[in-house]
Amino acid sequence: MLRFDEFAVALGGRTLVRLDGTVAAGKVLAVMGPSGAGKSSLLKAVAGLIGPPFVVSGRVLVGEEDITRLPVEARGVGLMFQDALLFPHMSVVGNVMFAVPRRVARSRGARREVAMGHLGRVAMAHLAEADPATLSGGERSRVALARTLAGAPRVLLLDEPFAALDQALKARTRDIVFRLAAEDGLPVVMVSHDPADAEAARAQVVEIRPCQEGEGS
Ligand SMILES: Nc1ncnc2c1ncn2[C@@H]1O[C@H](COP(=O)(O)OP(=O)(O)OP(=O)(O)O)[C@@H](O)[C@H]1O
Repeated sequence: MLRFDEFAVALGGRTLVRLDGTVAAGKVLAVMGPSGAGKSSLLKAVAGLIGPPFVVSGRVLVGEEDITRLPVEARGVGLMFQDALLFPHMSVVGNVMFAVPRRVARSRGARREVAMGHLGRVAMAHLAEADPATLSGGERSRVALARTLAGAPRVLLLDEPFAALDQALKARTRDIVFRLAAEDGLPVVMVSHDPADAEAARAQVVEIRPCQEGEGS
């Protein structure tokens, strides 16, 4: 379970986002709101990827553990963006192997086996040796998902990961993402502009609105 306890992100003395509540294992919290409201900043704050000029307060807990001030690599947070950001100089399986933590598999052979398992889950094992540059958008997204899950996250954060895909591909890709997140018992926080994404995930929705000057703390 993921829990927000008066978790807030402020910029220039103004609160951009403030969040309280829980996201259960396998469930999705959809964060919606206008451009510039602070949705991406919220995800980055959970992942530990922002510093000044942003100020983070309150707590984020995964299970009973307060991760708010842990280093990025100790948080167990998997993050997926609109751009799959695959490493161009590695094969598909190389990209996924790179994410497998040493505590999960030490030898190269063992990491490859774990990576192939994740590629199988996203129906991409047959393209394990492919060059990422030759993949379609949907395939790239599935490899990005395999790579994220290979990192053995405890929480999944999605920053408009389906926005670049056409409607049919979008529906298929997001179904895989939500199914695997549920299988792995991962709480998901998803930033999206598309209400259909939230509907498909049967998500709890939180609307973020830009703070006015003088509002917040
Ligand atoms: N590095 C930075 N330094 C200062 N301000 C920033 C920085 N990055 C973002 N901002 C500002 O923080 C605010 C929130 O940005 P953020 O990207 O979180 O919004 P968003 O809701 O995700 O927008 P979008 O839907 O367009 O992606 C915006 O006003 C933006 O201009």
